[in-house]
Amino acid sequence: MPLFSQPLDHRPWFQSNNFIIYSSLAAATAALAYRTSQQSTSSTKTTAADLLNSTKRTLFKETEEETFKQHKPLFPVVDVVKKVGVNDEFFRQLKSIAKILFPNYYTKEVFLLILHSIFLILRTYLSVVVARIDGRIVRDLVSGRGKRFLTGLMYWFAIAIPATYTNSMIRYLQSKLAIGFRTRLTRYVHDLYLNDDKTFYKSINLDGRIQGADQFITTDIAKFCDTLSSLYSNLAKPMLDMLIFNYQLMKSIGMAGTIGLGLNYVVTAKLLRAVTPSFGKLAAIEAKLEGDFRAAHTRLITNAEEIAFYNGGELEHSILDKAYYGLVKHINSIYKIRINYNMFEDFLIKYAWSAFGLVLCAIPVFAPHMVGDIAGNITKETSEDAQVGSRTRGFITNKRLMMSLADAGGRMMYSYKELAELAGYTTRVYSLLSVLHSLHVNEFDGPKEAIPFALTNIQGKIKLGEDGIKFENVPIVTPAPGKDRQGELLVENLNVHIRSGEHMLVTGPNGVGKTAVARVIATLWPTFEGTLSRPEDRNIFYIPQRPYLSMGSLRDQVIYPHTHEDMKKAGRTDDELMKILEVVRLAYIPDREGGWETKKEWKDVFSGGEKQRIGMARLFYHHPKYAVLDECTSAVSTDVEGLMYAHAKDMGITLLTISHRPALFKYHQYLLRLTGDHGKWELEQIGTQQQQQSLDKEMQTLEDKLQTVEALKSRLGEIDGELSLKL
Ligand SMILES: Nc1ncnc2c1ncn2[C@@H]1O[C@H](COP(=O)(O)OP(=O)(O)OP(=O)(O)O)[C@@H](O)[C@H]1O
Repeated sequence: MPLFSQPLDHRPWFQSNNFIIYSSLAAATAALAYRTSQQSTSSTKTTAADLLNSTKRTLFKETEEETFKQHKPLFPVVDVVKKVGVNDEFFRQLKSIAKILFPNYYTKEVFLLILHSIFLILRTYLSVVVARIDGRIVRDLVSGRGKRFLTGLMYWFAIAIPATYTNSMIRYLQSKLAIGFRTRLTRYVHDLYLNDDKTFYKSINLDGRIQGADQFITTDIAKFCDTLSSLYSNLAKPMLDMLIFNYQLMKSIGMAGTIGLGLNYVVTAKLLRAVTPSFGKLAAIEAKLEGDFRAAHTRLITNAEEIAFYNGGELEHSILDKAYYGLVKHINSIYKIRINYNMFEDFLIKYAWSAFGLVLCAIPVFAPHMVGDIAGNITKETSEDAQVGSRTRGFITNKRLMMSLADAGGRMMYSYKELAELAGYTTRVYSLLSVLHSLHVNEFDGPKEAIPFALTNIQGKIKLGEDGIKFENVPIVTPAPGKDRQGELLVENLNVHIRSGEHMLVTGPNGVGKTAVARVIATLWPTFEGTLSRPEDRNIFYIPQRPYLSMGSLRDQVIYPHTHEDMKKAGRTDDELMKILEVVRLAYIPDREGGWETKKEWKDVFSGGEKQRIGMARLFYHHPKYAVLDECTSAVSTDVEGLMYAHAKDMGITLLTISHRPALFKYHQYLLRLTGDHGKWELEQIGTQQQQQSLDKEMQTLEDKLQTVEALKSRLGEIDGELSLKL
């Protein structure tokens, strides 16, 4: 007997098996929801910093290096843009990403997925029950059986409770799954992006394959996760629905009807596939344009003051407008493409399918010999009223099943569009992961042949742990990202040894490669040839040309990149910090700003000179063995600059200073002069005749300036005299 024509289970719903299933599911999901709410309430009581620390501990457990090694072969870099679409490459990429989303069977996401699937099955089952109750109610209404009609209504309301619970749980679990995926992916990407080998720097400066990593990490990953989890319910449920409803219908409309339905799906899928535009590629382009627009805004925020000084608002306005209109033009073209596609899709799924469905529903009525049981049921009824009632019930049940089927089929077909969009986001996420993986192991984009100074041909050696900085035949070369590019030689084979206590000054014209030397020491730029020996990271500290002020409190500015926690662990105190600020002549800052805990946008608070003094304060706080100071006191007055250099030397820090200021010569023993003449360089001991000449030259310049002051003073006196005469 077909399921939908069986008499209903007359036990109250709460005594049925459904109730037991529901109770356990409700308990499991309630536990899940309780845990989530507990987490969120406890977090509201803590401070943001506590939250940051606790998040680090719980959510952000670092990905093991071994995991990256295992995953590397899964993420070869491919020319993704050419291959966007629902194809083998898409499924391969999705499979690779799935290794990150589901690292093993015992994760929360697997549990969520199972729970989600159970609710999806339940919803399908409930739809069948609803179809049966609906059929019964209408039959009783048509036959005028009031008591049965009321009983039917009672069941209708009873089923509404689990049905609504199921629906809201499906939505809840779908969102939980999406955020779970996002957390896993974001954590993985952060671990790959911000690690000891500074992949974030490489991806921005040594590689051009990822443009605007921020957009990839903040938006594209989120869209990918949302689409993936919604696609699961949009595909899994209708597939299940179709299986169950087809089975139900087969019993009522017979084999011929079912074959007809099956053929209908195949034809529809083929037609839709043939007319579907490449939504994946369009979605990938849209994501890129969104990224460009966002990057233009970020640049404006970062450089607001400089732009305002230059009165550059108008130009920036046009740049932003251009980025926006580029995006909108693309989105509009997608909308236009969608008009025809949606018309075709709607015609096929809503109208053609409904007509076909009505024909199938008519089979048991007009051609009962083509179906088995249901026709038997109808003909066995004796009175005409009963026959009408039975037909009505059969029709309503079939129609509802057919409608659910059409809905399920429609959703599956609509999902194809979503699948195509998912292919676009998958491409973006995959390309981010594959490029980061390749940069993590220093595989750069570049020419295949072994061309000198190409990023694919790095031959130099780096020895860490030396007491000193030693260049042996190391050329300083600009990195040149790109398939057929090689770097430009700035400094020819450098042979220099800076021993502990032997301070060195690097000088030379603008753009000659002074900072480039610091970049090579810091391993930001590759050592293309020769050998570089240097201390471990913890023994060497860099202060760059542009001062960087981090997010956080005043204390965080001085101790960067330490956290307050690190500082306490190291047994350091605020009193010590105060003494450091006295050395750099910034002792007035904590009082003026309201204490160490004050949080501000510090880059807008400090003056240029103050920012640089904070940089020196960091050096004194960290007290490394070696320091590379890159024009980091250019905005500080010479007297305070001198004090800071003397203090650094007293602390036993060996200095490698990059500067144009002859006033700094006296704090160093060696002078490395980069001449800019085909990469030539000279090393000399400070105190030589040449250096003396350089100092004499500076003295001469100062004396010349002083003479101008005298002339200006006498002119001022003259003007004063003239003015007093007139008055
Ligand atoms: N990421 C990069 N990629 C390619 N070339 C670069 C990059 N960064 C800097 N350069 C180039 O390398 C050269 C050396 O730059 P560097 O910053 O070392 O100059 P510098 O000697 O410190 O100059 P200044 O005295 O003006 O600070 C310059 O011509 C610069 O344009």
